[in-house]
Amino acid sequence: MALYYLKPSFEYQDPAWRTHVWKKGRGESKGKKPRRKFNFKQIARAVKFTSKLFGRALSKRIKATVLYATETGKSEQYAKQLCELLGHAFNAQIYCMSDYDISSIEHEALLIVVASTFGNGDPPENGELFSQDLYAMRVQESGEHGLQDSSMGVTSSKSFMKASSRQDFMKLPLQQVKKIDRWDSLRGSTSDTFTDETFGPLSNVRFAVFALGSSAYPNFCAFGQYVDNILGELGGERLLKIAYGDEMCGQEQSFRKWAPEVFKLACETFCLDPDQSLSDASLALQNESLTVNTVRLVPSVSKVSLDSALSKYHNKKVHCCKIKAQPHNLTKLSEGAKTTMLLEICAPGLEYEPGDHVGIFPANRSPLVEGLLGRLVGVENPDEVLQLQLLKEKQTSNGIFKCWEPHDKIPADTLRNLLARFFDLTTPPSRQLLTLLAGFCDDNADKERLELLVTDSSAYEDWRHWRLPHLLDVLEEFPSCRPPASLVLAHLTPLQPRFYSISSSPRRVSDEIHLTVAIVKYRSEDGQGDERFGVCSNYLASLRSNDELFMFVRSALGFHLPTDRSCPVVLIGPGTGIAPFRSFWQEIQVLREVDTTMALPKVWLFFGCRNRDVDLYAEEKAQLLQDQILDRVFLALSRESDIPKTYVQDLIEQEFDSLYNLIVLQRGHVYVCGDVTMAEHVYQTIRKCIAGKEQKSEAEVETFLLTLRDENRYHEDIFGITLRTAEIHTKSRATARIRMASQP
Ligand SMILES: Cc1cc2nc3c(=O)[nH]c(=O)nc-3n(C[C@H](O)[C@H](O)[C@H](O)COP(=O)(O)O)c2cc1C
Repeated sequence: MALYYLKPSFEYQDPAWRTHVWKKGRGESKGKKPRRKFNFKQIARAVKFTSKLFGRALSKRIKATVLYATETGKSEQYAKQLCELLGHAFNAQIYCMSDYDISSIEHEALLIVVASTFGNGDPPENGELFSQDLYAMRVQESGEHGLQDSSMGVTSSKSFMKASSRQDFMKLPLQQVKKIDRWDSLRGSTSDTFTDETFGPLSNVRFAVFALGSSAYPNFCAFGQYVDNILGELGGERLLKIAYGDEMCGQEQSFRKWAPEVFKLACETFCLDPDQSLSDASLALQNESLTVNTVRLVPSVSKVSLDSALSKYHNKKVHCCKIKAQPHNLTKLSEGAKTTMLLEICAPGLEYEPGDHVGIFPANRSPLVEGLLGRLVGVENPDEVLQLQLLKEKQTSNGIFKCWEPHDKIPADTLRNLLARFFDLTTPPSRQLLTLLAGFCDDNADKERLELLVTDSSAYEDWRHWRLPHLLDVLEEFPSCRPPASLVLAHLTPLQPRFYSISSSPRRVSDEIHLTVAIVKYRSEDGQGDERFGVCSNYLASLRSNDELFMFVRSALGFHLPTDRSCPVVLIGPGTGIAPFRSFWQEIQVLREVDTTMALPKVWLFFGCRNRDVDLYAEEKAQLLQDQILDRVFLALSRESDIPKTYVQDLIEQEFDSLYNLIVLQRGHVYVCGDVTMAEHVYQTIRKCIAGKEQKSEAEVETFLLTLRDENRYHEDIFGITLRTAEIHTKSRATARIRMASQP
């Protein structure tokens, strides 16, 4: 029997053949009008008509576009939640910036952007193109309308972003931050350059931006800030002032506060009533649909290879390579105490250029995985292949139906492999995950303490930053908590690839990739607590000859050697910042071997480390000096007992007369690789030295350095700041807290 509903309906209804109670004497007309009978054609026509009406009703909804750019997945996660929320009143669509057609932007009604910042104030890779497109629109607009520009004559989106972020308000003391009220900032840039009356190509677009970043970095949320500014300058109407999600303090909390606000304002602006059911928008952001009744793990037979599973999970082509030999100790420290190693990987067929990166898919440490297997319930055999399934509501023109569907990304695999390879088990659990855990505590005291962490954001942040607890730690801290494996998996975030600069040239070591890896170990609680292990570096350290390694190459276009081989090159990279420079000098060695008459570039290398025991590639560098591949090598030692503390920027200052000649007069290239704090010190030192040398104002030198970036002569490759960097961490936490507290 076919069952048709002749009107659009959102109600869930049991199938009629199960619940319908037939009236007695059915079929007897008892003098009433005979019931109308429909033939199949009529019913089919009615169904078609109804679904058309339904489709039209949806299409009449105002379109809302959510754009995200992400490197490690957080922005994507937030953008998806936002899209779901907006879907209660709008025709909401979500795009990664790299998939978005910029020519549609003028036709948007509501545009919401969620984007993080990477490198040293740069967009994530998948936001790069959008950033350039927006900048091109801006240049065209300022050309057409003769708008006055404060960006100091810079000519690329990259330097424009740097210019605005260097002047941005995060640098001002908090009291001086101009509070932007919705009504005085509806249109235009938040800087003073453009007036509020600017009407541009986006004058029909309402927008809002949520910028993710970390206040441990000097260019805090620079990309989100840049997008917000340009959308305003192009005439877009700001629904709400830009919101910041600071990884150092309350990122998730800020998002949960901001998203319902944006939703409410958007509904008001477009005179819409959100769904009746959505009385509290913030509820829609809870992962409430994930419960023991809607998530399950079931046996499966369809296991695929790990490289295919990782490729699907991360939306990237992942290659399976092999380790050539056990990692070499690059220091003079004993094998057990070694801190940095050289890893040689057989990678036939993987193409790359010196300066490029590889993304490595690590595995979680086995004590962590085994510990969790002992604590999660609901799975008897951790080596049985299982599939995570979700009970989904399907909206069809016939109403809503529920059915179990495999998770769209998480592959079928054993629980042991899923925990080891696919989930981030070491980042301190989010408050959402703690909410879940609180529901599975047998002991009330455990439950109450967990609930306190969930509800009191400063207690949570203090606990998270002090203890740096991973998931197993939390379960050990709350011993009565025994959550089901299925639900925990559904809440965990993906284990992301870790990026390393390649330390070899493909022309020197064909079919191989070499990496210089620092082994990360640190202790929580200001160095007094439990030992913590960096996921990827310790995994790499444990690999032996012939072991498999899953990876992909990421091009670093902005960090390649100059095409003009005669340009001088200044390399600045303390610690593992030296990694890409080994690929450069190998490349120059090959050039020399191929053509002995070829004029090679002057190469100066500034390296820094604590003491001579950890002077990486010391012998190799000495040989390169002898062979005149490197012209000068400088060593800055910061903890050697017989000499004063010296950092690379100190040596740059000492040598600046000659460096000025290389960089400015001979139009050389500067390459800086390492952590962001060092990169900032180097930048400021060069700026100060040029100002002194040329007697120029700060603004003029800033313009000169931005021009160096535009000409692709100042290159940076920046590592992330991790929670282990205690000093940065404590300082940034303090500022982040003040900023949080000062927000309304
Ligand atoms: C290598 C690296 C560089 C970063 N650079 C910046 C930066 O310049 N400014 C900033 O505010 N945040 C910076 N961050 C922090 C990220 O923006 C932050 O972790 C964010 O939550 C990531 O969001 P996503 O997962 O959507 O990419 C950096 C993080 C890493 C790992």
